[in-house]
Amino acid sequence: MGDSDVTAVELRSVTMSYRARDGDYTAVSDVDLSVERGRFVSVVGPTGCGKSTLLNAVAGLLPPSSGSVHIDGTPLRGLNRKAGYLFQQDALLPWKTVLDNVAFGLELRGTGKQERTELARDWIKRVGLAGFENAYPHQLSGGMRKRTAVAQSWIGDPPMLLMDEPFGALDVQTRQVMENELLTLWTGSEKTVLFVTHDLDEAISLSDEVVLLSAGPGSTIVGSYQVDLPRPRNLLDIRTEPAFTEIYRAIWSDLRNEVMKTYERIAAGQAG
Ligand SMILES: Nc1ncnc2c1ncn2[C@@H]1O[C@H](COP(=O)(O)OP(=O)(O)OP(=O)(O)O)[C@@H](O)[C@H]1O
Repeated sequence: MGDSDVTAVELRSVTMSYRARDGDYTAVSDVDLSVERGRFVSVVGPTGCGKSTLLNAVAGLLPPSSGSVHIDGTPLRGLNRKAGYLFQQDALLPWKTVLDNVAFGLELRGTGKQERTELARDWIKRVGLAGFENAYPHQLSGGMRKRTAVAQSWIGDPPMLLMDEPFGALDVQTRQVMENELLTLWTGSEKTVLFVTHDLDEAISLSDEVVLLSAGPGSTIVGSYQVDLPRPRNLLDIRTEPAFTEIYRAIWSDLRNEVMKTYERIAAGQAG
């Protein structure tokens, strides 16, 4: 098998700059990253280092200033249509019910009403919202909104999922329940996941691999760590296991350096 048979996402020397009033700001610089199909990979790094910027490059929302993004071996031009998205802010339409929100992506694609309604009902059940099909987003708790958003992003069966701090706004317990459910959905799905978080606990618990971005500006990848904790994982207990603590310590000693650099730059008024 050639590389393009197994590499779902490849970044080659990707640099991303923003136009700012006082000149260009290079958020990430010369990033090489390769994510094999079916892997769960998290990107961590200090605040403002460029995690979302990198994810936006993979989503095709922002073209690289230099370098290239390849999806399944093909250079990405425009939006990445192989990806589903889950962001911190959900994109539920307030005037549509849970059922219609979940079915909306299929509606845009032209799937017939009966088929999309059946699929949406099935997904609503899978994310634990049976009985709430006719509720509107404002009638839901934060966790329930997130479940709706999960159903929305999975219903189209995308081969890859791009997630940017998807559970960041939830309380700790709801968050752990949602993380567990995400892993249950992902297990056996063969989907590639690229997951951005500032939370190292969350990154390790979920992932096969954690990638560390350095402090900005001009962030680049300074470490890549395999997480070979056995699966299936029970996230409610995993954080107290010695193997988890060992991986956590190894990554944190490197992440800590980058966090300290960010603090120093913020204190010096150069970033933040
Ligand atoms: N549209 C923009 N114009 C100018 N600068 C931007 C723009 N978007 C992001 N930046 C800058 O690029 C850097 C990287 O931002 P990005 O949001 O990718 O970081 P992040 O690691 O996701 O941050 P956080 O962890 O705080 O969410 C930051 O310094 C940010 O201020």
